[in-house]
Amino acid sequence: MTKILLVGCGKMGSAMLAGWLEQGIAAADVVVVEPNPAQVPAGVALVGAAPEIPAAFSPDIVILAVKPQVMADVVPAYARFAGQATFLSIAAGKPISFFQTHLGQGAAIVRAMPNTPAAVRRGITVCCAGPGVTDQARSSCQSLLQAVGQVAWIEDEGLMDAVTAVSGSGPAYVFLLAEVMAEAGAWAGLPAELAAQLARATVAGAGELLRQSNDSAAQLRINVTSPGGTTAAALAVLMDQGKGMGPLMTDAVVAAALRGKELAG
Ligand SMILES: NC(=O)C1=CN([C@@H]2O[C@H](COP(=O)(O)OP(=O)(O)OC[C@H]3O[C@@H](n4cnc5c(N)ncnc54)[C@H](O)[C@@H]3O)[C@@H](O)[C@H]2O)C=CC1
Ligand SMILES: O=C(O)[C@@H]1CCC=N1
Repeated sequence: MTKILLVGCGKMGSAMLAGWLEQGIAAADVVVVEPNPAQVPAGVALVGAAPEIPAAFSPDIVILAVKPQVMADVVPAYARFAGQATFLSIAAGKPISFFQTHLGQGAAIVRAMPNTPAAVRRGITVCCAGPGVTDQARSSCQSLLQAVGQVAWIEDEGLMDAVTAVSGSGPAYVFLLAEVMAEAGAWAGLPAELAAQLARATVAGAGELLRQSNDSAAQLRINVTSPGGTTAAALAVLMDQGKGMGPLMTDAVVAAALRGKELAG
């Protein structure tokens, strides 16, 4: 079985770990390095720092899941695994060349961008393989990530900041939608608890319908919209070409992608 070393078990690392364990990946095949153990499930080998990794543990995949801002301090301690393991970074912004600098030019590096729905095996991860990555290593990464959702590979690393802005950060946009729908419902007179229940169930139900349906998102929207009805009145506001959701989302995605570029160094 593939041996996994997970470096950083915060919000994203723990979401992936939860998905793997639920999917039947053996806890015995995982070692977690995490100085703050609160989010690490019982039964998984946990160490606080790289020197404490058991000498007998030889990982096939080292997942780098710490914040981009601390990556340069954290990564060199794992250079000893270069040559035997593939490094799978999930950090926003950090390019493959950054890891080659810190781990050696020959290190096998996959840059990936997952998202937190991995915790319920509904994630999507986009991967880009560096030059040292063998077909076998690529296939091991594919299997691991596929256990927690969909996987797509791209050749052009330059697209990763845009990927991050759409699917990496995207769950936050959807949760915000649920938040503001609830607030709007309360503003319209609903009890706050009922408004929150309606917003949550509607976002989750619409998401599930989108997942299961063969129709496009646009068609599913049209299916809700009776001519001259209530939805059309709302969409006239939300689809305003100047200040509706379209231009607002474009601004948001551009801002996220720019931030990714800033985190590169
Ligand atoms: N949160 C998200 O939705 C997503 C995050 N990412 C990426 O995942 C990475 C982690 O992000 P989050 O999980 O959100 O952050 P987080 O702050 O929740 O998790 C980072 C974890 O790293 C641990 N850590 C710090 N120093 C360490 C060290 N020396 N060794 C081992 N662990 C150490 C921290 O204690 C923390 O638990 C980032 O690079 C981020 O760009 C990627 C996709 C989505
Ligand atoms: O906000 C961030 O920087 C990370 C990357 C994508 C989602 N969370």
